Amino acid sequence: MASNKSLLILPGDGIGPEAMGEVRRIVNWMEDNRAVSFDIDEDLVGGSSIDAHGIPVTDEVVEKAMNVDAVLLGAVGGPKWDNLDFSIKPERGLLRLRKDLELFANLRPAVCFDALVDASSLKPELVSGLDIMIVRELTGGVYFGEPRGIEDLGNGIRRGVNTQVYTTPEIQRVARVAFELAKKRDNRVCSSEKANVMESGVLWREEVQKIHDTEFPEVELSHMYADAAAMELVRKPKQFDVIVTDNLFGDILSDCAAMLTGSLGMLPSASLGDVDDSGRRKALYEPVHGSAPDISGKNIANPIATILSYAMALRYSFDMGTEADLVETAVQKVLASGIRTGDIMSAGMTQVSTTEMGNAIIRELDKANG
Ligand SMILES: NC(=O)C1=CN([C@@H]2O[C@H](COP(=O)(O)OP(=O)(O)OC[C@H]3O[C@@H](n4cnc5c(N)ncnc54)[C@H](O)[C@@H]3O)[C@@H](O)[C@H]2O)C=CC1
Ligand SMILES: CC(C)CC(=O)C(=O)O
Ligand SMILES: [Mg+2]
Repeated sequence: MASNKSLLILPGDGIGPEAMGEVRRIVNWMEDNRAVSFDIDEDLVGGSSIDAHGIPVTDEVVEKAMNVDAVLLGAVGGPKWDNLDFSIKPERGLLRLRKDLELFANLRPAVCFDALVDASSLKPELVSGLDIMIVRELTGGVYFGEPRGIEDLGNGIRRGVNTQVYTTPEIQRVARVAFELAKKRDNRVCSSEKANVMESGVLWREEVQKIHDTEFPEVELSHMYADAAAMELVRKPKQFDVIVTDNLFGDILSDCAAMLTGSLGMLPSASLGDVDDSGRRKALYEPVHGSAPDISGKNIANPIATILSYAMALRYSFDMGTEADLVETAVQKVLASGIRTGDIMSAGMTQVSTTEMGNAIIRELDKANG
């Protein structure tokens, strides 16, 4: 069927291609059963691109990513490429995509499915009903700031340097995304930084407060130091609705939030740019987890984070809320039926492989579709 909706799939490394294989099957299911058709292209990123081209992402792939409606990415990295120069490590491929596409807002929803309350590392009453949205700034901060590098100071002494840097527009635009999201949720934003010790944190706090006071006074705003936020996430996570924070703290706080939901294998994400004049918004969808070299090649990884990232693409890039709901409900039903990959396994449940988890989700989609 002809379609003008385009999707670039970049499976990447390690468990990325394994989880993405299950997404491909759901994409095919959508085409066969819901007439949801995309022009799909697939290419290399990360270590797989280094092996083929010597660099973690080619200009051609960046160009393709710029011109599609959405990119779906698996994960990058692995021990094979760990000792390469920083400029060509697999992770640089992903960082370049985020930067060149200006995907400044990374939405990382941490939702605890009812069936997984017992899989969380916290007590059931602390995570039951948990629904947090972490909005992580994604194109600034210490992952991109200059100067950076490792210098030789002589006498066997070296110095490693990275620079945390934010401008006011960078803070303001991600703050707006957080406030807009909060308005559709529980109307609360907690902004997190280290304003007690970092000037960039002071600027962050002032600018978020300014955007609140001038544009979103109806949203409840609080500020919390990032170390305290990490502590509060494991002490009383349900106090949070939307958390907005910088690139580094968002990376750390979202891995922490992932465990509240049962596993890093459960958390999807959407990385969004600004809406352009034609109403289009560049977007990349990827799980929060990495390439998990310790379990890759064994068909045991949990594909749900990648599958839910595809559901986010349906919702945010293609305005297909009904289809996104179908996927999310299928995942919920599979979990409720006791089917588990190893990372979310608990007593009395049925442990399955990556492929079997995909099969189970497709069976639920079939049932829902009549
Ligand atoms: N967005 C990306 O592509 C990311 C890439 N990485 C890269 O991935 C590589 C490994 O990094 P790690 O720190 O080990 O983080 P990781 O997220 O790959 O793995 C951390 C732990 O969680 C488990 N895990 C992760 N995803 C899982 C899933 N879907 N199912 C079951 N278990 C899962 C792994 O087995 C491992 O024990 C590194 O090269 C790192 O730079 C790390 C984070 C994000
Ligand atoms: C570039 C990535 C490997 C950094 C990361 O851990 C993440 O974005 O979650
Ligand atoms: Mg991370």
